[in-house]
This record gives sequence, C-alpha cells and structure tokens, in this order.
Amino acid sequence: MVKICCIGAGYVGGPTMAVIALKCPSIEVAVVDISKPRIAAWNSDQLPIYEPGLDAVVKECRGRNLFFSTDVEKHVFEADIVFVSVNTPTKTQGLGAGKAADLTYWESAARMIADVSKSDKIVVEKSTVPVKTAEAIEKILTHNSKGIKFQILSNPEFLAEGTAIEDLFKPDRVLIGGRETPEGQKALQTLKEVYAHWVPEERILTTNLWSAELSKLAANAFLAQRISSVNAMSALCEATGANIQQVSFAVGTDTRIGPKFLNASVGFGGSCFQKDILNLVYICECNGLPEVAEYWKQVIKINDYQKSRFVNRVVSSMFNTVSSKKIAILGFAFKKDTGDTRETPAIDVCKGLLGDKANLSIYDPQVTEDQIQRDLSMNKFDWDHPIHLQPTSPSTVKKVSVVWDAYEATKDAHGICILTEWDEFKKLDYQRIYENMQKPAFVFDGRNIVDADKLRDIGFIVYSIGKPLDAWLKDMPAVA
Ligand SMILES: NC(=O)C1=CN([C@@H]2O[C@H](COP(=O)(O)OP(=O)(O)OC[C@H]3O[C@@H](n4cnc5c(N)ncnc54)[C@H](O)[C@@H]3O)[C@@H](O)[C@H]2O)C=CC1
Ligand SMILES: O=C(O)[C@H]1O[C@H](OP(=O)(O)OP(=O)(O)OC[C@H]2O[C@@H](n3ccc(=O)[nH]c3=O)[C@H](O)[C@@H]2O)[C@H](O)[C@@H](O)[C@@H]1O
Repeated sequence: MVKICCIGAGYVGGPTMAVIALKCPSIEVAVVDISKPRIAAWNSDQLPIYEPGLDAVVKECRGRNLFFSTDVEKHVFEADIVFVSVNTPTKTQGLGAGKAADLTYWESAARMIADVSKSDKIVVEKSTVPVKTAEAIEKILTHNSKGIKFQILSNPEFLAEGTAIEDLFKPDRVLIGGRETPEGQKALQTLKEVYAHWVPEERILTTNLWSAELSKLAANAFLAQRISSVNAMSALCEATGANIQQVSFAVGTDTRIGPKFLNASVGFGGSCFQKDILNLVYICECNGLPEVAEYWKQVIKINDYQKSRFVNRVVSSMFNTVSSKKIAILGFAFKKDTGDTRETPAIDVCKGLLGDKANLSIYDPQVTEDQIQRDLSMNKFDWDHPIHLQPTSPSTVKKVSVVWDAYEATKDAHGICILTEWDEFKKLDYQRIYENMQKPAFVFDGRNIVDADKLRDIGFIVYSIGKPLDAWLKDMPAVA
C-alpha cells in the first residue's frame, strides 16, 4: 500500500489529504502536525476549520485510510510520498522583512525529513513558496541524506476557502512540476497517478519545477489584480455616477475577460493574496526587475486604498466623527462560508474606526470573540505563524464587543458596516433593525449584498461600494 504523509494539518493539508484519502482507498494517508490541539480537533467531531462538505469527507475516511497524528517522525519515516503544507508567512524581521517569505517552518520540516528517513522518498511542496525554493530544499535534503534519494516535486494548491471540497473534487487543473531527469519524471508520474484516481488526465498539467512554483504566485497575483482593478473602478464609479455592477457585467461578458472574480468589495483578504504578491515583489527586486516589482506592488496599494476609502466614507458621512458612536460590524471573516480571519479587510476597517474612537459591536456567524480580539491586537503578519508561536494573551480591545446575533449588534447603533457577504445578512429584517437604531441610520455595504433601494425606502442612508451615491453622501465627500 502506498503511504502518504502530509506535514501541516491546516486549511490546505487537512482538506487536501481528506480528499486524496476519499478518492484513493488504496492509499494510506497520515496528516501530521506539531500542534496538539489542532490534531485533537481533527480527531474530534469539531474539526479545526469550517469548510462546507469537509465533515462528511473526514467522517467517511478517518480511521479507514486517513489518520491525524502528532507523531510526525513516525509517519514521515513510513511514507513513500511526503507532502509539506506548513506555514510560509511573510518575514517580519531581517533581510526582506515585510515582503520575503519566511521559510523557517519549511526548512525545519525538510531537515526533519532528512533526519528520520531510511528509505527513498518523494517530497512534495504543497505550501506556496518562492520560485527556486525546491533547489534550496534539495540542498538541505541531499546534504543530510546519508545516501537516501529524494525527489522534489512542486504541486501548488489552488483551492479557495469556503469551496475547498468542491475545488478539490473538480479542480480546474492539478499542477505538478518536477526535475527533467528520468528520476524526476518517474516521481512526477507517481504523483500524477494519485490524482488520476479522480482528476481527468487532461487536467493534470506537468511542468518543470520553477514553472510550477512560479505559476502559483502568478495565479494569485492575477486573481488579486482583477479585484484591485474592479475596486479601482468602483472609486471612479462613485465619482461619476456609474454603477460598478453594471460595469463589471458589461466588461465580464467579453469572453476574453470572463464574468468571474469581478465583484467590487471593501478589499480582498485571506491568508495568501497579499503574502504571495509581497513575495513576488521581493523576488522581482532580487532579480533586478524593479519595474515589474512596482507593477505588482500597486495591486496591494489599491487594496489598502479601498479599505481606508471605506473607513473615510463611514466617518465623513457621520458628520466627520464616529467618536463614542456605536458601529455594528456585520461579518469579520475574509469571505463567506469560512471562519478564517487571516488578513481579513475587517481588521483594517475596524482598526480605522477604532482610530476614530468608535465603539464596535461585531457579529460573525463563524468567528469567535477570542479570535476577533487576537486579530485586532496582533501585529501585522504575526497571525501566519503556527498558533502556539502566536502571542498567548493579547490585550483586549476595550471598545469592541462581540455578540452572537445581528440584531444585538445593530441595536442602538448609528451605523452598520457589512464586511463579509454572509447569505444571512441578505435576509435580515432591516425594518426591525432600523427601528432599533439611532437616527439618521446608516448602512455601509462593503460587499454589495443588500437591496439598497429597499433599505432607502425604510429610511436608511445607504452606501454601496461603487454605486451611485445618496445625496447625503455626495454632500459629505470622503477625502482619502
Ligand atoms: N489557506 C489556503 O486557502 C491556501 C494556502 N496555501 C498555502 O499552503 C500553505 C499552508 O497554508 P494553510 O494550510 O492555510 O496554513 P495553516 O496555518 O492553516 O496550516 C499550517 C500548519 O502547519 C503546521 N506546521 C508548521 N510547521 C510545522 C512543522 N515543522 N511540522 C509539523 N507541522 C508544522 C502548523 O502547526 C499549522 O497547523 C501556505 O504556504 C499557504 O500559502 C495554498 C493554497 C490555498
Ligand atoms: O492561495 C490561496 O490561498 C488561495 O487564494 C485564493 O483563495 P481564497 O483566498 O481562499 O479566497 P478567494 O475566493 O480567492 O477570495 C479572496 C478574497 O478576495 C475577495 N474577492 C473575491 C472575488 C471577488 O470578485 N471580489 C473580492 O473582493 C474575497 O471576498 C476574499 O476576501 C484563490 O482564489 C485560490 O485559488 C488560492 O488557492
């Protein structure tokens, strides 16, 4: 029986391996992690991540050919194929701080693999890494190998959170990069056969190592660039009376552009877009390509601009101050159908409003108070380290309360900011909400999910990203 071990039981390692186990009953899959609580949660009924469809997959395979364990060395020792899906955060100190990928966790995983291995292995880069990382990993493995042969493959993951299971069941493509040597090609074929259990052959792309590594960074950069492009247009729409949804639709019907990923928003979030673009920028700079670096940097600048533009709009609409006003925050996760808050735009928006002394009442159906408090008090990029290395007891942000109901959050509030597009926010009883709020009552829809005209009929002053402005808002321009 082929044995797979995956180091890193996170948002990628967990779901990816669960699906491999489901689709390949003849393969034994062990997912290992240094975090005991995380592994305990994977072995319980309360999985450590919320992902539609994941519970059913795990339930079917766990204990059959899917195992979660903290015994990292034992499972690496036994495996034929070792996936590495550990954190690759942005460096916060030293050379490349604020941009370069921190490969500490990757390097320690590679050294451990070299230490415990007694048989030849295929080592698969699942984490998103800078182009040429495989070369560094190869060096670590071969210099410590005691004669054992390792083949490195790059197999970046393209799943999106909230749709991970769907994406893994029916991927647009699986990408595998390997060395162009007979041994490299043999390893590539072995991994290809794993995916071929359920992915059509023509969707399994094979390339050289560097193309696979770079394609992952490029794909995320292209996706994020689309959002920054549409968000840049949203600002122009507000200034001119155009409507971003109409513009996106008109632009997206061109088959060369396509309709997906053109929703204007308060800004993109998530653990990867910013991190991967910063990483790309750093690589360009290191390769003497400052113009290319500058081009991609702009994607992040527009994203930051979009978040601060939103805050300014809220503050300026409410007589240029939110000091001591209650603002309800609906949604904190970086997108719907996930409890993940890594790099969520809600962090920057909340910090901006707190900077103007607002009192925040936050509700998100999947995010705990503890998580929100951690996020609002943690330094930038600290969140992307394994949980046991993060600050243990972050100070509580006093002007923030976290409640478990949208009606409670909005009671007596002056304004509502919708920051995540949870379906339940579309179906709220806004008449009831209006009656319980201070007047004038504002809704700032950072996701364009509410029926603005209906809300205006109730009496709300409504701001929708990239849509024609209410007279009230036009009279109170937001200066970024
Ligand atoms: N979250 C996402 O949607 C996607 C993430 N990625 C990439 O996948 C990689 C992992 O991301 P996530 O799963 O989101 O991170 P995560 O933080 O959820 O999981 C990483 C896990 O690795 C563990 N770990 C770190 N060092 C270890 C070691 N030496 N031995 C054993 N376990 C160790 C941590 O305890 C943690 O549980 C990153 O490079 C990310 O950029 C790629 C595609 C999608
Ligand atoms: O490398 C990664 O981590 C992953 O990053 C993204 O996936 P993810 O961050 O989970 O979620 P997305 O659906 O891409 O959304 C990212 C952010 O962009 C925002 N977004 C998305 C689409 C859109 O039209 N507008 C928009 O503002 C979302 O609300 C969210 O904040 C990519 O879509 C995945 O292919 C990739 O594997």
